[in-house]
Amino acid sequence: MSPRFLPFYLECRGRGGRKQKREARRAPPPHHRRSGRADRYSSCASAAGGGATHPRQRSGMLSATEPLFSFGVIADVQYADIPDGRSFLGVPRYYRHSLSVLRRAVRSWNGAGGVRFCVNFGDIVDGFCPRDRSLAAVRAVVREFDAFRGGPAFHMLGNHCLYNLPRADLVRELRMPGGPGRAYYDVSPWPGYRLVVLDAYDFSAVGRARGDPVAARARRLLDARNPNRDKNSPAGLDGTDRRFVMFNGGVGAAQLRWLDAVLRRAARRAEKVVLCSHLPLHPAAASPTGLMWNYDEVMAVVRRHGRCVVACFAGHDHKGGYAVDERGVHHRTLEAALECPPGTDAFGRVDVYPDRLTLVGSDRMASTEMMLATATARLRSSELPSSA
Ligand SMILES: Nc1ccn([C@@H]2O[C@H](COP(=O)(O)OP(=O)(O)OC[C@H](O)CO)[C@@H](O)[C@H]2O)c(=O)n1
Repeated sequence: MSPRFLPFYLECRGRGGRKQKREARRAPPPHHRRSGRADRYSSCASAAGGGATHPRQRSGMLSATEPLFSFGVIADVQYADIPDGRSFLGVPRYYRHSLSVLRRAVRSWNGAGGVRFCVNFGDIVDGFCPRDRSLAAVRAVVREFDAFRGGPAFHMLGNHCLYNLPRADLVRELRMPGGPGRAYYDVSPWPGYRLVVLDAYDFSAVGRARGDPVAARARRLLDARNPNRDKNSPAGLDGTDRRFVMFNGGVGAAQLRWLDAVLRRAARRAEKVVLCSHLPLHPAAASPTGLMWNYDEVMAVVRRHGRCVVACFAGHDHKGGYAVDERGVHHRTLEAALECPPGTDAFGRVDVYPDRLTLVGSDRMASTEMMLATATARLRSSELPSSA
């Protein structure tokens, strides 16, 4: 990253701050395939709370054919009680139907058995929702999640959430466990596993008053990196520089330090970490206009802690994507619920096995088999220099 980019972050660079050469595979690899519906497995009532074994796990034995536990995923619901419309680029958006997609997702997770929590990847309400109805829209979405019986729902902020609602109100309404006003947090939803949720708009011009010092720094960054008068436009920007648009954001210095500490602790405990962010963290897993501003700084922190991070999931780039980076970390950008024409779906269930994560997608969400590096490779990797 150029030195003029984010002096704000320099204190967090440390080792691993050098620019990395990436050789990621472009989606979709052979095992990334469209599949049948998520609920094709035999249905089984889900026990509320975190029992010790997965209902599909025979007699509590760890088996490569039986998941340890599962979690539900859905992205970019962008609900609004308004007529259907289109994105800036003309892609149809079904603002009311997206709530039905969420309802079917919850029904599917409840019916699948073993789904212990679910993750909502942000953009909960659309920016076109009238401001005075945005809180009601968020509450309507939360009500749908409340029907999930398997365990907690973990939410994150997207740009659309912040167009109409104050961050502090969103953190409260979405019951984020990081404390008042803080939209990043980590939880261990299953022994040996950790879910880390990032706030991708911590450093951003979105959702902050013009006079806010963070917004002022973000605007200076956009002025430096995006010559367009309309800072939402990536016109004229090339490659990953296209990410420098106003509807994106980044992880701030304090959050980077927090992430470093969380991953250090997770690596020490030999936990497997799933990293969740509204904005994608790998250029091969998303369009460049959807990437987090400082995805490389976040991934430098990830690399510092060996292979404790096994997968990064994101939303935002509605068509979805998938790549595996040079360290074997899976990057899966999830297809948007908002873009499902009536009667179609985009949600998934991630089955967690000792050796892999299997995303079982509903029709518009592709299924993805993500093999984890072996324990030996994980150990070796933690000995690699952070820039390897
Ligand atoms: N070229 C563009 C693109 C967008 N805008 C305006 O920016 C705002 C956000 O755009 P939107 O497409 O609604 O953002 P999403 O978060 O739903 O999707 C992100 C992309 O899929 C990332 O790849 C909105 O006001 C647009 O009109 C723009 O002005 N110029």
